[in-house]
Amino acid sequence: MTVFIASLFLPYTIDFQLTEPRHGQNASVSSHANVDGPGPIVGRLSDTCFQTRPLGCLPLTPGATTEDETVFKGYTWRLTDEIPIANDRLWHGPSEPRAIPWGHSRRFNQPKSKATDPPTPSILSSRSQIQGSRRDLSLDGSQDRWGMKYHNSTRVSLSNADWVVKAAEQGHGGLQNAIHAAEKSSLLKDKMWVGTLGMPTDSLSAPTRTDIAETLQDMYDSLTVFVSDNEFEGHYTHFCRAVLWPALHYQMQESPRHTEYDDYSWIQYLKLNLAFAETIIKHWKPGDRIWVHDYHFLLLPGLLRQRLPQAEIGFFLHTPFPSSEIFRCLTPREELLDGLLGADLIGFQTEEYCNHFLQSCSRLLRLEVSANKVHLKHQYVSVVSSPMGIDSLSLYTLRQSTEVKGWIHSIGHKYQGQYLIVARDRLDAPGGIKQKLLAYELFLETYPAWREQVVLVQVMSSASEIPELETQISKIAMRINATYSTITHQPLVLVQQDISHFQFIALLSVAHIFMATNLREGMNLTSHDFIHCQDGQLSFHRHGSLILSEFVGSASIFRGHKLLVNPWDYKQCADAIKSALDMSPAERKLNWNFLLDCKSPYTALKWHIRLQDALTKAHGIQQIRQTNHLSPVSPDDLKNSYVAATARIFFLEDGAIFGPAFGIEESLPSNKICATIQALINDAKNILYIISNRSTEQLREVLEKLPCELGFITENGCFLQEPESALWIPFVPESAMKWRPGIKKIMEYFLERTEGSRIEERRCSLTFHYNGALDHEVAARQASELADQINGAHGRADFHVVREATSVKVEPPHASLGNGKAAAYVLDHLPNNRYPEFLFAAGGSRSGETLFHWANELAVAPIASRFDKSELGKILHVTTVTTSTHATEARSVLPPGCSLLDVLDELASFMSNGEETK
Ligand SMILES: O=P(O)(O)OC[C@H]1O[C@H](O[C@H]2O[C@H](CO)[C@@H](O)[C@H](O)[C@H]2O)[C@H](O)[C@@H](O)[C@@H]1O
Repeated sequence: MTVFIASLFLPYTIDFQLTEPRHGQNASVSSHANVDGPGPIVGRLSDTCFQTRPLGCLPLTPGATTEDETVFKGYTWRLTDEIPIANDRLWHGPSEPRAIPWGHSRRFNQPKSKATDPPTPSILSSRSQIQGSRRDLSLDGSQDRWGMKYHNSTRVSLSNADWVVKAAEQGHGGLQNAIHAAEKSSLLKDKMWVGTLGMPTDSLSAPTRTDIAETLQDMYDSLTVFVSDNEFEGHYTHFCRAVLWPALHYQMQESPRHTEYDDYSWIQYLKLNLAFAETIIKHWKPGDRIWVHDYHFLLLPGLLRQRLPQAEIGFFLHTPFPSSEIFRCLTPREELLDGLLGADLIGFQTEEYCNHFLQSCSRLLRLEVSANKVHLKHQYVSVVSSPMGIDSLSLYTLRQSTEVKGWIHSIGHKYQGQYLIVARDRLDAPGGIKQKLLAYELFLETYPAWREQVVLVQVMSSASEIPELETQISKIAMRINATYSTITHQPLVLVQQDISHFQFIALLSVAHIFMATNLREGMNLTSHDFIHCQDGQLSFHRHGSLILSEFVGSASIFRGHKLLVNPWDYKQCADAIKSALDMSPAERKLNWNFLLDCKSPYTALKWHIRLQDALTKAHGIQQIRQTNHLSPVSPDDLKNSYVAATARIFFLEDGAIFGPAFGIEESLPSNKICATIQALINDAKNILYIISNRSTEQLREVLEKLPCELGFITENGCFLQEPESALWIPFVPESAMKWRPGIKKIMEYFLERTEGSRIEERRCSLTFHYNGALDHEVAARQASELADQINGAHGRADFHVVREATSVKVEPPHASLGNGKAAAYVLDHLPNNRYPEFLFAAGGSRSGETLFHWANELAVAPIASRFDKSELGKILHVTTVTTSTHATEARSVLPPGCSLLDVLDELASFMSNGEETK
């Protein structure tokens, strides 16, 4: 079985050998590249389409006053700083962030992008304008928009260039570490990365592309997806980074490039997703598994599902999934959700993101959702929270390297006697650098005694152009250094370029405080790296403090941590710095141990294992649950186990046995049904429960005709009435219904404004029905608005909203409800000598699913501990049968041409001694 791992950037890229060969280069593969051979178009491109790797120093911090910061070196400073290719056991790449502007590598010789500016909106433009908008990335002919310098002398001919495969600068470090950890542990044997090269490829000739693709496929388990530079820029720069990324991080904004109506970037997003789908479909074989990673591919699961209906598809979102209030602002919101729902399993970093996603499906697609699934017409999509972690073993090995030790020595030496606060973030709004600097400024202002003892080293990497933010940050940095520097001390070092992984790990090792105060972030694995780097094994300093934003995924792992902060609350952040500095070694050690304990269940490997298992289960269930895959109940098997059993129990859903109209339109059970039920009950070995969504009162009215030896479970498992008892046992305490008055008010508001609607009140639920509405369309819109308001209501965790065709129902959350729970109680309270060997559960409504789930589990672990030893070993024959066609956990359907009544009638005809009564 091959596991395809779709991630926008492959872990590998290509470095063209256009300059003198570099010493120490760990070239794994070298090939004679056939780049843009002679020809009319190629000739035009040949001297402008490559830029060579520039070498540069880091720009100094605005307002820098000391030489201290020159200890940091840019990413390209030393060749030994290069990230090695993950082909040995010692590999550990940067967890994050790796924000490198696409097409602007600082270390590799790669083609320049040939992408044109976004096409001018077609409604306003002519073709000539579009042609005229071709962008020249070299702004003044010698400098691009990221300030990368290249001179005419470095523009080289593209023919005869060799290339080598290198570890990529971009991409998912955390994911790559996890995959590597799984391979090391032999948990992943046959994988195939699917991704782009992370560089513009328009300039490459077809033979060069083929060469590269073949090399990567044969030697690096990688399928290369080639898309045009325009498509890539549209997808990544203009849609992913400018629209999706901000929205997912609660920064809903208009793309700066979308100054007029145009959906070109959305089209490019779709095209790139299609290109990935095509590549995977071409290589997929039955039994293979597909994992799709991150927000770059929200459409990919759906595109794959259309063509590979039986494929095992998992999706993991590494970023946050925002509140549905934010998500609903995205224009293609339905398409994005639909695309995701092509997966069998969707994984998120935290429970909160799962809930936001489920709410979005409920509100925007009007789908029924439950705690961990979305119900589609013929299937379920499972939703799990599985926090990502790091591979601490390879991090440990990396920390032993001479490079890291060397950097620990130089940085430690430079900052000796000072307290080092370290931070590394993307230079974008969610990164929160601006807010952090303001908090730091407030700290210096409020606590003067610390001014000359503390240095904040803020590393910032940038993948996109955000000049206003950059200017603001520079201004604040300048102000801090101008106000608080002395001749010998500079309180802020702004490293305005990413530094090598070795340097950064060294920084984490010598830091006293690590500040991860992002405004939003999917997880933040750097804080996990920091905890390990503070074990004191390599530097004298240990048990440093972590100041962590409450808005990053990691905060859900470190719940209860003393230094969780709201990054917008500058005073709280300033005080957190002070508290961290004031802490005694014993306190710091206590906190550090707490953090280490909290994170130990969340390693890269465990993340991998959890998701693999969850996908196996979700896909397996998916296959079983599709009713067209279910086999009909075998009358012979059923009869044999029925006859052999000394005690039997039946759970029958009212709609399945009495018909869907039962209890609604005065439709009472027919005499035939009553006779069959009576016949079953007459057999002393049988116990029967009727399960209903209706209220106890409604049932009482219509069931007068039925024998009193029946038991009842009503209101979706809220109440139980044992046979021959008048008592109703409640399963949901009054205290769990506190939401009721508030929700009722909201419903009444909509009732007044929706003609023909009504509210149905039951003990455990409130339902707003609009099947009788005069204007159905208006009523449906009102119902959506109602569901929105209820979902946004206070105490959301206390109730569950179910959207159905013409109703909105609010009930206690599924965890505290369900027919399965009541049925389990029944079984647990049976007299010892009646433990059943035959259990028959039949139903067709969604709420019947918890009963099937419970009964199927029982078939695996049948005997509860409270039963006599003599009961142990009895085989429980469980039959779960559905009468509907929706996706189900039932294991069988009715035999063709048979109704449930026919099946029960047949059983009732056997007397306890196994003889037929008729
Ligand atoms: O910048 P992109 O290429 O668009 O990719 C986004 C980031 O992806 C990775 O970070 C995400 O996954 C991490 C691990 O699950 C998670 O901790 C983080 O919060 C997510 O944003 C990658 O590590 C970053 O370098 C990328 O920028």
